[in-house]
Amino acid sequence: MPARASSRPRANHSGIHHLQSSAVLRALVRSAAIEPTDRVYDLGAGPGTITAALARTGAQVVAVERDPRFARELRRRFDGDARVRVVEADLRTVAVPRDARVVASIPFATSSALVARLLDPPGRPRVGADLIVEHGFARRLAGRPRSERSAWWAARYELRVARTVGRRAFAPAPAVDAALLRIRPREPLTADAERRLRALLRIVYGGRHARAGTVARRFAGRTAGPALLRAAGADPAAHPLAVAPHAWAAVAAGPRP
Ligand SMILES: C[S@@+](CC[C@H](N)C(=O)[O-])C[C@H]1O[C@@H](n2cnc3c(N)ncnc32)[C@H](O)[C@@H]1O
Repeated sequence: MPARASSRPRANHSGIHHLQSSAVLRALVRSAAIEPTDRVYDLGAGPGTITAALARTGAQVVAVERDPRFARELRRRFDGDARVRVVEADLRTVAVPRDARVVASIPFATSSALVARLLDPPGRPRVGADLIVEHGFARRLAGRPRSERSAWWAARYELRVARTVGRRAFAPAPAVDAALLRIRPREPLTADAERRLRALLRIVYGGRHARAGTVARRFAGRTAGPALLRAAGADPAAHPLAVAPHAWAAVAAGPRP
């Protein structure tokens, strides 16, 4: 949406790029598949373009915005709309319940902090998030993890680039393209399995073993370890770093009863 209110913060280096493409907005809301019973967080809501589209689904929407001028504009725009609550807060610290959806076009500079906040906590995974983020960031996250931490995220969540969002979808256009990053929970693990997964990933990313099967045997037994890897589509002879994190989650979970 192009800037209109004179009190609105101007484009600057803090990453204020408003989504102006209605096709991308529709794709974002469709990807999220919001139900009227959902509670949805729009983080970095700006003038409320995404908030309004989410509210039209009938869901309860929490619009989080740190800038007081945008927060004021949001309160004005959604005054009397019982579906929308405006929270003036920092998206890096505001509480986002696990059973709430997150659907947002976020400032690129906050991407790492936000994703870490959403995906780090152990226990029941959150219900899902659909985020417009910098394209390179989305690709790195959806690709093969390069660290123990990103492997932990990928083991517990499906991370997928749903579509590229060209820079011209925003006003003003950012320097680089963006992407719609789709985050969905995988099957939850027990607390014990999560602890094993943490220990297992520490070993994998510590780089001490040359074969995945060696690590799997250590955690799930001589026969079951490699069998669990194979059942998850991984080769026990492969290098441990070549094994997809969800296959390590299967090893940590152990044989199904
Ligand atoms: C990239 S713009 C997107 C605005 C809106 N989502 C849209 O697509 O039109 C980012 C918005 O996040 C806000 N913002 C920046 N840093 C923030 C933070 N740490 N917490 C909450 N909001 C923030 C900015 O004020 C701006 O309104």
